[in-house]
Amino acid sequence: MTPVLETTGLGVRYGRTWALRDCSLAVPRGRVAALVGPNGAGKTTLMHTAVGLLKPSAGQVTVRGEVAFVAQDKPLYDGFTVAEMLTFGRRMNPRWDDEAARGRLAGLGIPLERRVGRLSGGQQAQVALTLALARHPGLLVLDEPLANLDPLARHDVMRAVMAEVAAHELTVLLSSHVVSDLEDTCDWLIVLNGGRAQVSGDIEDLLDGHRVLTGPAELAEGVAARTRVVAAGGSGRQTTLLVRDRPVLDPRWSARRPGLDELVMAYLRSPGSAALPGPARQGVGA
Ligand SMILES: Nc1ncnc2c1ncn2[C@@H]1O[C@H](COP(=O)(O)OP(=O)(O)OP(=O)(O)O)[C@@H](O)[C@H]1O
Repeated sequence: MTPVLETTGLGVRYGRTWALRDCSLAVPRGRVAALVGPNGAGKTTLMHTAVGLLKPSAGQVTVRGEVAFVAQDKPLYDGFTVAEMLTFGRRMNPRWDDEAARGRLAGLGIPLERRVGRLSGGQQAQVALTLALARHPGLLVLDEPLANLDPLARHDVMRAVMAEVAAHELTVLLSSHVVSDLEDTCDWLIVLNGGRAQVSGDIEDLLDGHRVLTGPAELAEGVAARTRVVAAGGSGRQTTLLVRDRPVLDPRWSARRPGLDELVMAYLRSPGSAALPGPARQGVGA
């Protein structure tokens, strides 16, 4: 399927610092993609480049359709009322869906006459999301939409995003540091590390395609010779390996499917490993 967001060999630099380098990834239509990675990995830079706020220094970024962006520091004007923000949105966007926006805000109990600066953090996040959704974008880009929100507000924001994905043909890219927030809602995973895409793929396929092996340390070398080890851990006589594929093993090993958090952590600990589509990129350095 044609991706809604695609980068090929994308490089972005600030002065002499490359924030993204040779970054290639794709998000297919209708997917909710989690963008994860450590501080400084290039997540915000990737999002800013996808929405046109930054220009590539190398390579390409392609977005098919309209894009709406909710920034980390929500660009809401504190002195404006919610109603004024709606008026502003309507004037600026020909595809604006005022009825849907007002319906959402009413459903959330957010008063239109309230100044934005007087709303709670969770309400401000919901207003920013409402303004983005009212434009009926093809791609919605959310930079840490759940930061600073309490668990209930986090749940509400994710539920709102999922409802929109179900109702319209929406593709979402959202960044977060909390992988457990993403487990129930995202179906695509992008791991950025040091400005490069380390993982890009369907979450179920990725989890199915990896195994956590536990077994005697002296057998670890033999496994490593036959399969691609992403990360190794454990202590003393027991070794734990996160491997790609589902190797046929000595019965002294136990094998299970990894959790999303485990998979992400294994790749982040092992920057030389990669799980990317395309034969040339599979298992780089693993
Ligand atoms: N305006 C800027 N000028 C110079 N360097 C920058 C600028 N913005 C970001 N960088 C650098 O680019 C790299 C990527 O930063 P970016 O903000 O994209 O990472 P991030 O993954 O979003 O991080 P975080 O999780 O901390 O928000 C970092 O090394 C950062 O120091």
